[in-house]
Amino acid sequence: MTAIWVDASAGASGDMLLGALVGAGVPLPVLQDAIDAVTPEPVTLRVEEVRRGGLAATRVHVEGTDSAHHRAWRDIRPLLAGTALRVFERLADAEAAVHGTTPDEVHFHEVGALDAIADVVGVCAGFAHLGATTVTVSPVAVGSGTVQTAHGTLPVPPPAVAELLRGVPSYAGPAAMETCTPTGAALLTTLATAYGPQPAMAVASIGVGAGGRDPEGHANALRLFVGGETTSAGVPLLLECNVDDLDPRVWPAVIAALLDAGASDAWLTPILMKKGRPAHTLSALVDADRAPAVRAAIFRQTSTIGLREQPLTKHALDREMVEVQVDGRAVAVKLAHHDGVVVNAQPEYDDVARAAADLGRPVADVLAEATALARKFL
Ligand SMILES: O=C([S-])c1cc(C(=O)S)c[n+]([C@@H]2O[C@H](COP(=O)(O)O)[C@@H](O)[C@H]2O)c1
Ligand code: NI
Repeated sequence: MTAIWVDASAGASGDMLLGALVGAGVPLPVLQDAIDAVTPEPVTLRVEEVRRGGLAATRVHVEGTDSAHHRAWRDIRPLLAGTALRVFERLADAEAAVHGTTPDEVHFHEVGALDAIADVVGVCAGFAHLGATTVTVSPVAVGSGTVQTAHGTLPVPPPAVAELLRGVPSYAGPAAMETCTPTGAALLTTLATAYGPQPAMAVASIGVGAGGRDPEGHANALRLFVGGETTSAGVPLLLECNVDDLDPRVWPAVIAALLDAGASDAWLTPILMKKGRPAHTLSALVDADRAPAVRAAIFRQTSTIGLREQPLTKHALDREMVEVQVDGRAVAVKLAHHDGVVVNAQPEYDDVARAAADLGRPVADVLAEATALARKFL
């Protein structure tokens, strides 16, 4: 299972994506053959190793003469199929929306040029070659300021980009220039299966695709991480919600239900919520593979209608179970090792309580005796 993560923190364009694909190991003929199959006039890809903001990057030049720079969507549509067609459909829909017309009436300017068509077809062929099952795209940096186009001066993000990135995490930056083009936005939003930071994956290759300009202050390059999907099982998560309207007598049952569902710990913290309401934060620690069951238990057992989650880094000491005898009753003791040294020795409370009941002795006495015996392991 191949996973791709696109780092669009310096923006995205068709040629940046082409460069990143080549840099990540996609053979140039894969891209060139796909382009040759659709472009009405010859278009040649040329690869150059360049630097962007001090980073080594792959620049793909799309070269050829374009006798019909401005094309209508109805002229481009018959050339395309599959994912490339979907990318251009998104471009046509976005153009139609921002210019107040219909996709059929859309007349592309720069994005209808042969190099834009080649970008779209080449990038789609490259992604198909990698055969990724997931394509996660980072929040997209769109730049800021203005840009000169065939439409005249446009604000950044240009209207087509803003339209294409509706519902997608994006932000101004990293420089006062257009960093995400309509072609880049249409490609990212068609290919993405998810948006966010790099998912858990074993990265095998990284492609750094150069943009045309090399501005001061940031590396104008898009990074493509290609690797094997790894499961997130074992990643500890903290699940939390604030609740102000649950009968407090129910909380012990809630905590028990979360532990039953696989939480490694669950607890309540009293808080003062909005409107001065006394309430509780319910917290649960859980490994990612058990999280669906614990989430379900929270929603089933409490009145919350949402919860928040964060991945955690846990430092767990090695544990070992030993046994001590209190008046002939076995009490388990948990030893914790740090760097090979026992740093903690705790009798298991349930065993202590059972032994105390069996012996007819106060729990505190049995606990003190078991603790004294346990301390001999330190
Ligand atoms: O070609 C068209 S119709 C076009 C529309 C828009 C709008 O935002 S509307 C913007 N542009 C500009 O063209 C260049 C090239 O874009 P590519 O996607 O082909 O790289 C870019 O500066 C766009 O902002 C073109
Ligand atoms: Ni336009």
